[in-house]
Amino acid sequence: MSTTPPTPSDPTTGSATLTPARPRTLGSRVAPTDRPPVPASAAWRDGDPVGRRQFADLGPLKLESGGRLPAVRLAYETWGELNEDGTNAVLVLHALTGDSHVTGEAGDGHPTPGWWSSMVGPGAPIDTDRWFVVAPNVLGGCQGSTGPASPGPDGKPWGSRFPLLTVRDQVAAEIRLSDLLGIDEWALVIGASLGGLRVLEWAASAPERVGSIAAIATAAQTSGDQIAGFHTQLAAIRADPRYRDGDYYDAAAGDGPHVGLGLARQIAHQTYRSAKELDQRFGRIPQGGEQPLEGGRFAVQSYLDHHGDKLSRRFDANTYVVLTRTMITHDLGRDRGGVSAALASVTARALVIAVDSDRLFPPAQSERIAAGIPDASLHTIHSDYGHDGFLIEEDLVGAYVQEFLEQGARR
Ligand SMILES: CC(=O)SCCNC(=O)CCNC(=O)[C@H](O)C(C)(C)COP(=O)(O)OP(=O)(O)OC[C@H]1O[C@@H](n2cnc3c(N)ncnc32)[C@H](O)[C@@H]1OP(=O)(O)O
Ligand SMILES: N[C@@H](CCO)C(=O)O
Repeated sequence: MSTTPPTPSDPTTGSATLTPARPRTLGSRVAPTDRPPVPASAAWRDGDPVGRRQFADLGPLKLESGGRLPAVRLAYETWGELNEDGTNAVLVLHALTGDSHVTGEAGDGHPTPGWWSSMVGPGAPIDTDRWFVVAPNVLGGCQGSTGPASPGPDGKPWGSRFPLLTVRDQVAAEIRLSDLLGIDEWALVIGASLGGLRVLEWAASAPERVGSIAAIATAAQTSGDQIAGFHTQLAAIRADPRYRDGDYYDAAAGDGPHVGLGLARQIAHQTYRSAKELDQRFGRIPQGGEQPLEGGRFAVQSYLDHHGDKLSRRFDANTYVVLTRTMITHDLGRDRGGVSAALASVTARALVIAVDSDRLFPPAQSERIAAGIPDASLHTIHSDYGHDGFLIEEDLVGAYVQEFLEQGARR
């Protein structure tokens, strides 16, 4: 175990301070947007904001719950070139509200930044001059993959009829995508949070197809505390009368369940950041000119309002529910003799990364993963940003990933 990154950007500590990753607007009021709240119709189903997604039609899929999806499609993006012997493929798996757009690098005239832009690209820790990188939108998602907003067998959106998915189903679809792309073995499968759940599931479901894994801020089995937090988020969405039990796609624009989804995001976002950060960054500062004693908000309230509102404009509530339920049911040990046996069966070389201030996926869960996988190394990053550290501390995460990839190449 180490707490010092191999190629630290901060050679003195290798740790983050509360210096913002990007300019903050602490204390400022957010300008109202002219975009309406998430439309009830599924705008997220169509179009391609970055103009470079590809789509794989993977046929029917039998689900772990006993259900069946008659037609599965995954949206995905790729960067770099697959080498002749197919040994340089890296699979990047996004978290709950991410998508296939990991990085803007593509040389395709669409330099839209992605959610892990400093991690993936030419010269980046996952160097696309060397590695062929594939990133699918998860099954159940709302960014081009089959999900509850997709047409069901009768051509109407699935809505409430969408079957229960598990992380295992999501990985089964990703295995099909690998078949289609002609990738027999991934040099690396990497992801954080919900992406990390799938990383572990990949290593247990298809060990012969995974050379190494990087599981970041994640767990082999979600805990009672996590299930409780996820439950309240689902309750917030379901309590929104505009959710209509999941059948809201025909409602007029602006009449979708944006209030419930925004509230779920607020509950979640508090778990994505540390108490220390929220206290030091916002403390008891009032928002702009608002007076809390006159019913106004503190800045931290405004901050959560903003994140809730922002997600509700870009994400589908049903997908949020479907994916959250996959986290609730996640158990690597199910039907495998328990978590310890499942972890012991992993043959991939494993890099496990925790964030020390993560209150959603606490470091103890990473320690359990690393202790259980035969060939694993654990690194705990010091960051005050909490769970979102995996997104914000790209230098620290990237240094470990780069070193891990180089070690593998030297073997
Ligand atoms: C793999 C994946 O997970 S992909 C999904 C990742 N993306 C997301 O989760 C989207 C939500 N965004 C985030 O969670 C974060 O922005 C991160 C993790 C991506 C980056 O974190 P940071 O750079 O620390 O951003 P931070 O948490 O400060 O949020 C910044 C936003 O809060 C707003 N904000 C800050 N203070 C306030 C305030 N007092 N009142 C209202 N809004 C505020 C900023 O204006 C900024 O708005 P913008 O994002 O619309 O430009
Ligand atoms: N901000 C991340 C946190 C969940 O891991 C997301 O929304 O996907």
